[in-house]
Amino acid sequence: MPKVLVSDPIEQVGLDLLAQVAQVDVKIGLSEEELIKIIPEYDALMIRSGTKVTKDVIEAANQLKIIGRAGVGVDNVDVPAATRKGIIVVNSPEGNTIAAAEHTLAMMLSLARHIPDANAAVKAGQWDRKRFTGVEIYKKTLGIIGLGKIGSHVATVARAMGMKLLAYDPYLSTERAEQLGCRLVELDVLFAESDFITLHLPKTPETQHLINAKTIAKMKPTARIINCARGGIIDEVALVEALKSGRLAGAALDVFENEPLEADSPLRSLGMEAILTPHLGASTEEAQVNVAIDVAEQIRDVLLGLPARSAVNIPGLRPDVLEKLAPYMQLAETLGNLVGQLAGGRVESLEVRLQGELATNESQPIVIAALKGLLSPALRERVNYVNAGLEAKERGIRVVETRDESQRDYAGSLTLIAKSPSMTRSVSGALLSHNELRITSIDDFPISVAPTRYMLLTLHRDMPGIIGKIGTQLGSFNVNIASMQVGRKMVRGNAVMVISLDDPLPEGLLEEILKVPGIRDAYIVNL
Ligand SMILES: NC(=O)c1ccc[n+]([C@@H]2O[C@H](COP(=O)([O-])OP(=O)(O)OC[C@H]3O[C@@H](n4cnc5c(N)ncnc54)[C@H](O)[C@@H]3O)[C@@H](O)[C@H]2O)c1
Ligand SMILES: O=C(O)CC[C@@H](O)C(=O)O
Repeated sequence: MPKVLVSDPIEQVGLDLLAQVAQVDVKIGLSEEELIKIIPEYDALMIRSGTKVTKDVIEAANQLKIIGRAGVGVDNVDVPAATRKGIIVVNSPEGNTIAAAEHTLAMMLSLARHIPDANAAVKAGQWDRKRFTGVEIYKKTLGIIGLGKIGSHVATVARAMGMKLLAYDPYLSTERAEQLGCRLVELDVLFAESDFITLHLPKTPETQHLINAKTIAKMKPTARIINCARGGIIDEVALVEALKSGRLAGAALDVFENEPLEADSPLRSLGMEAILTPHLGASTEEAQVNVAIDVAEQIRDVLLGLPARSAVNIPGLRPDVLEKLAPYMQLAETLGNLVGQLAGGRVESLEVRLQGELATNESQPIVIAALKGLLSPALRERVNYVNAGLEAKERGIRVVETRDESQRDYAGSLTLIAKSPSMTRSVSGALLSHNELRITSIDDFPISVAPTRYMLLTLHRDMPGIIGKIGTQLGSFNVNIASMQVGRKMVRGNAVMVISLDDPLPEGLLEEILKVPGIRDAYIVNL
């Protein structure tokens, strides 16, 4: 019988499901060393947010087939390390959506009416009504940052309670926001006009400290902020300072830069302007049952040799189909990610052009992989091979598939054309021998570049000296160039330059590159 290790508290219903097909060992509170020691015995690992599945844990996991995260965020799992080892990582992208949205609404009302402090005062024997005079939320403006699953439910309920809704989400269509009764605005407008601001976006390098001293200065002093998304999106030092100085009226936090919150965190010394809960967003009986069943079923299926339905890293296809299509799916996902980053987010349509042998194959997995790649800068681990089509539809992205069976330079090739309100971007790619991925054109400029983790792309005028200038700038910031290529259609016309880098581009360098005469546009691409 296979063995499953459950290392965080999981609802019994999930454990019962697993016990039908496996020996289930529940061991809560293991240290990393303890986990590394016992993980080689196990075929599956089921966790919540408590267990950190590090690279070292994965390296030791020689039998492991699947890691199941009973929740959404897989930020406590080294997913690339798991993928490299062929370990499937699954999550439950929707099981706790309602729980997290309702916790947010409870936090907003608690902030408006000082419920936690009023309750504590009454229990301490006091009867002070004046101190706890609150504000109404009716007719107030709620600014929602991140209008995905949780943000959308918050919007629906808040609208029914009479709030005016603003939203900022660079990856969402205006149409979808309007359906939810939200006016899609730029961040500065949301900061300036909102009475309440609620965060429902992933934590990424781009969203780290999105709320900081500078952005807080753009908010009304009467504004209140709620974070039930991820710690680190708010700079806690700046927040404490703003609350203490009266620059901001209140904050309700469910998530923190370090969890558990340090015993001496200055947040703990704040008065009734701050409400703190210990990452309870998903802690309802219903959500815990949902996520336990969702993830236990997937672990059971994988142990029985069936595909998983919400795999974050490996698609749930029959092994024979997967073997044939996997390299093209990887190509489609990489090109989707690239074109999404170049098109700047608000993509309204994606054309998937299948050429050569690709045009004669089953196309659905390729289209889905392209959409997964396109949406991954916005949705990170929440988009998978199962929900990518639906997510794209809900975001108002129209997908058009075209086929051309004639072969040109490669056995099979793929072109993705993404249209946003302000631009159209196209990328093509193919597989070389040994299924090596190649980007073969960008905006119809021919190139032949292997996709790498860090890339810099420029659109520029083909003129003497320009390549040298960019190289010098990268050198002066100590960034090492791995390879460089220029694609052009005519001498001294427009051109594209693709530079693969060994290191991420440091802050400020892109602005410098954009100042170089002849550079029309430049992009940092992380694949
Ligand atoms: N407190 C909890 O217990 C709890 C429970 C569940 C989820 N969460 C967290 O809540 C957050 C939202 O979850 P969800 O299920 O709604 O995710 P989702 O993927 O459905 O929605 C996230 C939205 O954020 C948008 N987004 C991405 N980058 C952005 C940016 N830079 N600026 C503005 N918007 C951006 C995306 O386009 C997307 O619409 C996640 O961080 C998740 O980890 C917390
Ligand atoms: O397991 C939990 O309670 C955390 C849940 C939440 O943060 C998630 O990402 O799903």
